Amino acid sequence: MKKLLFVFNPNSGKAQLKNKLMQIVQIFSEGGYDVTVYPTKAAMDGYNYIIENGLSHDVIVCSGGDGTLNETVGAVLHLDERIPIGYIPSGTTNDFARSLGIPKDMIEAAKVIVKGRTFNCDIGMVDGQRSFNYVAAFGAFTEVSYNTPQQLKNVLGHQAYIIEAAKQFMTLKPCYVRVKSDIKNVEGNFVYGMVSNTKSVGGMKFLVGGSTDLQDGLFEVTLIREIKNPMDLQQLVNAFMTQKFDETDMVCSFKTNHVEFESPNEIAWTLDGEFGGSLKKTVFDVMPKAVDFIVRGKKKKS
Ligand SMILES: Nc1ncnc2c1ncn2[C@@H]1O[C@H](COP(=O)(O)OP(=O)(O)OP(=O)(O)O)[C@@H](O)[C@H]1O
Repeated sequence: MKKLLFVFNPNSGKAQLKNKLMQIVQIFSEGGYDVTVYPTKAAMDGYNYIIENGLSHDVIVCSGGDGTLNETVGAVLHLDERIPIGYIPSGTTNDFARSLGIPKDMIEAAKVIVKGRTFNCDIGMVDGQRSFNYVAAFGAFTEVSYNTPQQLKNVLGHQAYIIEAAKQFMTLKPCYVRVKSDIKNVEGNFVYGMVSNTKSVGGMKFLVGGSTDLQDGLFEVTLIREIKNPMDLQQLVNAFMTQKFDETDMVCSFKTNHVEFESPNEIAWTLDGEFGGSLKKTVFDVMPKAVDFIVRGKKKKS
């Protein structure tokens, strides 16, 4: 019988998984899997459990927010087998699940794991040590700042929502950063910077300029310069609205598979939304098609 390991964070999001757990396990069982269920007890518990017990499973499924998915991918990368990863999102924003086309509905997401196909996805690596699935960012852009404009979106409409979000960048403290890559070298005071492989961040699609291909071996680098006056803010809003990042000095955006950030002061990074350490120098590399996520679509006949 095929073996499925199901690791979940019982505290993630609004803890809705509890009401659906039985049904999800049943879907896996009816899909022909022998299921092992492991609720995580603390940060890194899921990571350690998968490292110790993940081998020889046909599928490793996790449920939780971006942090739980980050731990799961990090652990699977350390296993000697390439085991497909299923994901049932239960966090607050679930940007990456949306980028992968994984359903928001937990039951539907479980069905995808049983019936879906694998998708070879690029994964980011920080200083050759820690992986991230879809975004490494600096600039104290907290969940509150992410979510406030998100809630306002429906009330205000797209344009006003972008203006609100752009205003949030004015509240951030700029830091001086030197950014080096094969494609571009830039330096200056930036309020926000990110290395990403996603179609949205914090629910915001406009933050990621241009098209994103999750398996092209390249991540998007997006840097937002310090906003010194209302004209700068206007330029930033225009860039977000038109998505023409090339036409403004306020945003610097390019694709690369390797980029280095250096600053005289420590930069606090978040990796997939969780604190990732404060560093003066950070190197990001893309690991092309490093993991297999199970996504919507028909399985190939073997
Ligand atoms: N039982 C637990 N108690 C406390 N923390 C946990 C537990 N299980 C996992 N964690 C840690 O909590 C962090 C956040 O969890 P997770 O990303 O699953 O949910 P979330 O914060 O609700 O989601 P999101 O950030 O997408 O809103 C993870 O990095 C994980 O290591």
